[in-house]
Amino acid sequence: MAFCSCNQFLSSTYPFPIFNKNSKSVPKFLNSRVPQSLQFQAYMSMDQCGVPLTKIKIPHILTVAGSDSGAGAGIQADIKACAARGVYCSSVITAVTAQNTVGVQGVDIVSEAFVSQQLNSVLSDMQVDVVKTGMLPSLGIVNVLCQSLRHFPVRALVVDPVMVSTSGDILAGPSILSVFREELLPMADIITPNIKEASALLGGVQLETIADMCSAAKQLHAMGPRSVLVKGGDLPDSLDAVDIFFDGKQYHELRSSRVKTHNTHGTGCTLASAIAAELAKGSPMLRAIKVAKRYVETALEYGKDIVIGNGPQGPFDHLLRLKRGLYSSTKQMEFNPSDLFLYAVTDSVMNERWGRTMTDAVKAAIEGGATIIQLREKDADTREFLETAKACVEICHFYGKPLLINDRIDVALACDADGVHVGQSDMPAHLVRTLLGPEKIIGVSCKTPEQAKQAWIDGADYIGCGGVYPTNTKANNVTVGLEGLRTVCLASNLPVVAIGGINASNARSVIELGMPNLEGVAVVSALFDRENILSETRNLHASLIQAVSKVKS
Ligand SMILES: Nc1ncnc2c1ncn2[C@@H]1O[C@H](COP(=O)(O)OP(=O)(O)O)[C@@H](O)[C@H]1O
Ligand SMILES: Cc1ncc(COP(=O)(O)O)c(N)n1
Ligand SMILES: [Mg+2]
Repeated sequence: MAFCSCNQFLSSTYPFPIFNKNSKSVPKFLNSRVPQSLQFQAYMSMDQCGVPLTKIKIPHILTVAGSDSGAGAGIQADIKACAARGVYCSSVITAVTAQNTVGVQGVDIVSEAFVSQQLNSVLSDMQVDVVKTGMLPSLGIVNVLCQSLRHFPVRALVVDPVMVSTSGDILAGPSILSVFREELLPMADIITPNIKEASALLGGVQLETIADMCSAAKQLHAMGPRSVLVKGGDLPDSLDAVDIFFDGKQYHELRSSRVKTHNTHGTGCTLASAIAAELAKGSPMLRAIKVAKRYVETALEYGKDIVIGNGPQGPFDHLLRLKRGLYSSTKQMEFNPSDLFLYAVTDSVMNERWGRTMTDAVKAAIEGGATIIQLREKDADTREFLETAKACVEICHFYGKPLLINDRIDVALACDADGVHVGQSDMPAHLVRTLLGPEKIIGVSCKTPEQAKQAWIDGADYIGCGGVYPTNTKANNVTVGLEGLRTVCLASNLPVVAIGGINASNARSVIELGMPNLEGVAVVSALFDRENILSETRNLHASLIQAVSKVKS
């Protein structure tokens, strides 16, 4: 590998340098006795704190807008929409509004000098890709924004010409219209007026039909923006939500079903931010608008019946998460290592052999003393598995026991299980953690100390180690034996559950290993390939209790 000089390195990564050229901290840890090339290797691979330096450029939106204290629209909606669409969002605040679901009770405009200072802070330093504007309440603010954009050009400018809130309150008066038309609109890649705003920009023409929207889009385009989206959320008598996009040559009618809800406060801000987000990711304009519109529709549908505030226009749920947990009988279980004590892993083939349903088997295991359940389905079709999983989540939560899903992250998410258990050939645990979030329980099968260390680094909660004894439940499974189990326990920062051929007669030898982080045993056949699950589980539970008390004494 060849190494480059500091300046070459900077220019090779431009426009996304990993450090600031002027940073005074750079030379601090450069050791003059180390050859130049190695200094740069060290410099490029980690910072002063030993944190690896990576060069990932994150798409970055700057929103220049007003704050909505109710957080349904304005800056707050923009930041949530950008978070939901996976881009970074910085914010320059132009006004602070006292606002709720009833309306706007007050507006405090930020001075143009301070808006200018905020713009300078962000644009001079933070590699903004796309600027999105919302409430621009004074002529002076529009002027300083235009100056900043000329001084710090960005890849795209999305102008949402916010003038009136959904509640009908004025957010920017007619005084800004001239500077809007003459200065800001010609710089925009797209402007996104709603019907009232399009009408105001055009001097008060009435817009009532789709044909009116097309004609308005064309006239607005003549004012200089590269493209125009006239939004029809408020189009009278329209069963669908219809927007008109005009790119200077062609009209596109973008139609989606109209979500029946009062929770539409902030749809305009959200749409414009989502368009900016897609542009920053590299989408062409029409595609960006289509994705953004579908995102708004999905978020409206998801949040259509949430209740926040008593006014006529509620906020919706940008992150599509507020309702999670409402459908399960109890909330997400907190993981406790002692849950691993008697870990029951189901098997539907065994259930069929003994003529019982999965839910009956799970219920019997819990009543017999199982402390956690893992649903393991190798062959069932997904829909059937999901239905079974949902029913088992209900049962487990009724008894206050966690339910994990083997391998299938999608099923775990869909049934809101407490977590998943993955093997070495399944999805890596760090990706599982990314998909499931910080609360869910993640277990990883490990046979070696290296795998155990990796599971810890990857953010797993526990390790399943085996096969301790030979077993028929898993084909071609290497038996690690008690010695292998001990090695993994010694190497692991995580609690461990032993698995593989364990039953009431040999469980004792496992527990008697006396490893402090060995929390319990996991069993399949010893419980589920038996006539009476309840009594088998009770027996195993009793053996475990006995073994533990012997180890302690
Ligand atoms: N009830 C709804 N169902 C689906 N989409 C909607 C609904 N209301 C508005 N939209 C869409 O949300 C976006 C914002 O439009 P609109 O509400 O007209 O803007 P504004 O919030 O600026 O008044 C548009 O794409 C519009 O079609
Ligand atoms: C601070 C602020 N900015 C913009 C809007 C527009 O809201 P909507 O998107 O519902 O038209 C608002 N109500 N408040
Ligand atoms: Mg609206």
